[in-house]
Order: sequence, then structure tokens, then C-alpha cells
Amino acid sequence: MSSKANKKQHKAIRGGISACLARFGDLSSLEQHGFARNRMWSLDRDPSPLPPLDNQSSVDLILKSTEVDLKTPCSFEFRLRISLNAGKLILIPRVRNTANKAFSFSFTLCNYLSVSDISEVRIEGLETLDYFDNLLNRSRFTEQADALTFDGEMDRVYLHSPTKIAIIDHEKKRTFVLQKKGMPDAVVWNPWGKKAKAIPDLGDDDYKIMMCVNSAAIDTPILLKPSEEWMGYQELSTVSSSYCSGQLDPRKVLYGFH
Ligand SMILES: O=P(O)(O)OC[C@H]1O[C@H](O)[C@H](O)[C@@H](O)[C@@H]1O
Repeated sequence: MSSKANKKQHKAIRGGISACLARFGDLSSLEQHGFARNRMWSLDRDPSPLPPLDNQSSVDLILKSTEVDLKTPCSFEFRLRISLNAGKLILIPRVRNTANKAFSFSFTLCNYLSVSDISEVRIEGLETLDYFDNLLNRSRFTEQADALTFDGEMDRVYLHSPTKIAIIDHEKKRTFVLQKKGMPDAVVWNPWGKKAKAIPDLGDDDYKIMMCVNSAAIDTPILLKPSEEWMGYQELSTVSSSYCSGQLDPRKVLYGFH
């Protein structure tokens, strides 16, 4: 979490994971990254059709469009199951269309990851993919690097990424493994120094120890007919090892090679 995080209501905390239901990054959006991350959610006592929870380390939450302001252009129920197990955090977002006409939306789970030093981080799994560069008017490029490293501001939407992405923190000897379904794209963001200074709830130097790698459905919005439900899945886990140590080949993490 940011050293200057603002924990007031009606504002997403800068850190953790925020659920963004919107035309993500679209200027026509009513609120940056949508309204869902800025609202108070309720406990969901009927998470059907998911099986009821049977362990203490899970919770079902719900946000109904009726609890959102009237500017919401559609009627929906947005459910989120959060489960925490040893070294593993699972999020299952679901959106049901409760209106009598179809609507589409983009969706992102914005994962703030804590790292030892952004210059020492390497992301595996995005190589050779096409991406939109938000810093260059969403121009489309193809990733040429073997792995993604950071030496300046980055804000990209990688298209059709694999279901597993590894974020390797050399200094901490820790790898985050991000697995996802139903969210084909991946956003990578680090504001770097100049932009960090301009973001009020981010400490000037916080950019050195954070990054966002987000599960997203942005390029092709999710289309829901009346009564239909969309479901996504995200699993974030850590592997105590490092690419440097030679004990772990990131390809094994990504593809399970033996
Ligand atoms: O400041 P926020 O609204 O939380 O957005 C923070 C960042 O999130 C993303 O990952 C986007 O790709 C960036 O364009 C954006 O600046």
C-alpha cells in the first residue's frame, strides 16, 4: 500500500487490489477506472451458483447497481469472492446483467505488487505479445524483449496474454505468479518518479517499490445479454525463489516444464 494512501470512503485506496468495472482508461468513463472501486460493498449471503463458503478465510461481497449512483448506464449485480490460502490469494469476480437489454463493459483487477527495487524486477510471459502503449496515445507495438524490465514510466495493455505471468523480484528472491481466466489482457503500470510526484496519494519514492500487473478484459469488452453472468478468475501466489539463484527456471513457473 502507498505510504500516502487515503483511506477515506468513496475513494479507492492506492494499494492492494482494486476491481475496476468500466470502460477502463476511457476518457468517456464516468469515473477513472469506473465506480465499483469507489463504493462500499455488502456481504453477499447468496453467492449462488458458486458453492457456499466452507472455510473462514473466504468472503463473498456484492455491489448492486441500485447501490451505485443513477449515472450508472446499466443494471447489474457485481459479486466478488475472495479466498486466502497459504501463499495464495484467489479472486473470483462475477457480473450479472439484471436489465432487460444487453450491455458491455471492460474489467480489470488492478494488482499493486510490492517489490524490493523496480529496477531489479523482470516480468516473464509477455514477450512477443502485441500491446497498446497508453503513454503513446494507445499506439500498438509488439514486445521485442525476452522479458520486461523497467527503466522509466510504463503504462501498457498487453493483448491476449498467457494464463500465467511471472513477476520475478531478484533482490527479494521472490516470484509472484499471476494466473487468470476470463481476462485475456494484462496491464503493466509504473508511474516512475515524475508522475509519482504528481499523484497525491502516492509517496514520491513509492514507485521504486511497487508496480501494477493487472488482469484485464479491455481490448474486447465483455458483452452480457439480459440475465447472463460473466465470471473471471485470478490467482496470485508467491514462489520463494529467484531466477538469479538458478534454483527456479521461470519457464517452469510459466509452462510447467520439467
Ligand atoms: O490513479 P489511478 O486511477 O488508480 O490509475 C493508476 C493507473 O492504473 C493503471 O494501471 C493504468 O493503466 C494507468 O493509466 C493509471 O494511471
